[in-house]
Amino acid sequence: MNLLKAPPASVRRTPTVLIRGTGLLGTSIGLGLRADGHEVLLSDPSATAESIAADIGAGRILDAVDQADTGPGGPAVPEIVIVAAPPEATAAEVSAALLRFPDAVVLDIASTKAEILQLLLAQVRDEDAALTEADLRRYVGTHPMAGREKSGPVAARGELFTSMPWVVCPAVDPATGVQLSAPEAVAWAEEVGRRLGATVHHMDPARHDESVALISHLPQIAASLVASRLQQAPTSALALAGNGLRDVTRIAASDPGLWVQILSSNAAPVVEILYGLRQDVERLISTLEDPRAPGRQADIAQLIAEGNSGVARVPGKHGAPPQSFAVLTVIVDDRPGQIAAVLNDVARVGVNVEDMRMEHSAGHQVGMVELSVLPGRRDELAAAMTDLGWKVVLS
Ligand SMILES: NC(=O)c1ccc[n+]([C@@H]2O[C@H](COP(=O)([O-])OP(=O)(O)OC[C@H]3O[C@@H](n4cnc5c(N)ncnc54)[C@H](O)[C@@H]3O)[C@@H](O)[C@H]2O)c1
Ligand SMILES: O=C(O)C(=O)C[C@]1(C(=O)O)C=C[C@@H](O)C=C1
Repeated sequence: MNLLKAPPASVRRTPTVLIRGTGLLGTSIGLGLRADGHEVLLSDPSATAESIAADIGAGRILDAVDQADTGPGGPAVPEIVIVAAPPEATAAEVSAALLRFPDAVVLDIASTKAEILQLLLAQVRDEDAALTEADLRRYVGTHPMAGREKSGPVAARGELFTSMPWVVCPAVDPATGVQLSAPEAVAWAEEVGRRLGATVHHMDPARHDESVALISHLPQIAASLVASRLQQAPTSALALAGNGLRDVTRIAASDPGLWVQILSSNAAPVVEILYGLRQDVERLISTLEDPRAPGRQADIAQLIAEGNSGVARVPGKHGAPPQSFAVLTVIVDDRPGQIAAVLNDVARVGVNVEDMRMEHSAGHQVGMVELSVLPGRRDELAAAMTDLGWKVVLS
C-alpha cells in the first residue's frame, strides 16, 4: 500500500519494512520492528551479513521471488524502506529504493544528513538521472542517536533505541527552506522511531549536522585521541586502569571505516569545534608548565569547573532535564546467574534501575554490580537488598 495515500501513521498498522544494509543498525532496527509486529525483509550486499541478520531473528531475506514483484496478493512489497548502509553509499541506495519501490516511504539513518540531501537534490536537478522532486516527497532522513562501538549484525540489539533520541530531518530545499518530504512520510519516519521505543526530535539537516559535530563527533575524536596515547603505555600502567579511563575511551573501539565517512562528510562544523578545543588545550599546557605561578591554580580550577557546568547540561533519559542518580553497589560472586538474581530482587523491592554497570575486581573472584537509581530510592533499596542477604556498598 502507498503510505502517502493510506490512513495516518498514528493509526495502528504494521507496514512491511525492507531494511537495506543489515549491519549493527539495520539488524537492530529489524529486531525492534519484528518485536513490534512488522514483517521485515532484509537485504545487504554481503550475503553473510544478510543471513546472520535473518538467523538472529531480524526478518527474512528479500529473495528472488520478492524481487520479481508479482503484484497484489503476490510476495511482500515493502511499504517502508530503511537504508542502513554506510554513509557514503546512502544517497545512491536511497535513490535506488525510491525508484525501485515507487509507493514506498524511504528513510535513511546515516549519521550525517546534509551531504546526503545535497546528493539527492543533485540527482533531481540532473536531467539524465531518473529521480524527480516527486520521488523526494517519499524520502525522510533520520538519525537514531544510539549505537555501539561494534559493527555488524552480531552486535545488534533490538532495544538499542529505547529512550534514545531519534532525529527526524525532513528533506528541505536549502535555497528556499521549503519542505520537500511529504507530511505523511515524515509522520511515518517519526512513527518508526516511536515503535522502536525512541524519543522523536525534529531538526533541519544543516542544524542536525552542526549539533552532532558537538555531541557525537567531538566525543569520538576525544576518545580516539586519548586512547591513541595508550598504544605505547607500559602494561604495568594499563593494569591500573579504573573507570575514568574506561568511561572516556569506550567509543575509541569504533570502526575506523565508518568514522572516516562520518567525519569527512561533516568536516566543516567539526573543524570549528576543534579550533576552540585547541585553544583550551594550549591554555592548559601553558598553565601546567608553571602550575604554581600566580593565577594558575585558579585557571586549572576554572577549566575543571567549566567541564562541570557543561556536563550538568547533558539531559537525562527521554530528553528529561539533567538528573543525577544515586549509585549503590552490590557485591556478587563471579559466577553465572548472579546479575539476574540481583535484578530479580531489585524488581521484588519495586525500585526502577536507571542504569547498571558490572565491574570485576582485578585478581578477586567477585563482581560489583553498580545500580543507578533515583536518589530518593537508594537507601530503601540498599536496606531491602541487605535484608535479602546481599552485600551492599553505598558510594
Ligand atoms: N554505529 C553506530 O553507532 C551508528 C549509530 C547511528 C547511525 N549509524 C549509521 O548507520 C549506518 C550503518 O552503520 P552500522 O554501524 O550499522 O554499520 P555496519 O558496518 O555494522 O553495517 C553496515 C552494513 O551495510 C552494508 N553495506 C555496505 N555497502 C552497502 C550498500 N551499498 N548498500 C546497502 N548496504 C551496504 C554492509 O555490508 C554492512 O552489513 C551508517 O550510515 C551509520 O552512519 C551508525
Ligand atoms: O554509543 C555509541 O557507541 C555510539 O557510537 C553512538 C553514537 C553517538 O555518538 O551517540 C555514534 C554515532 C552515531 O551516529 C550515533 C550514535
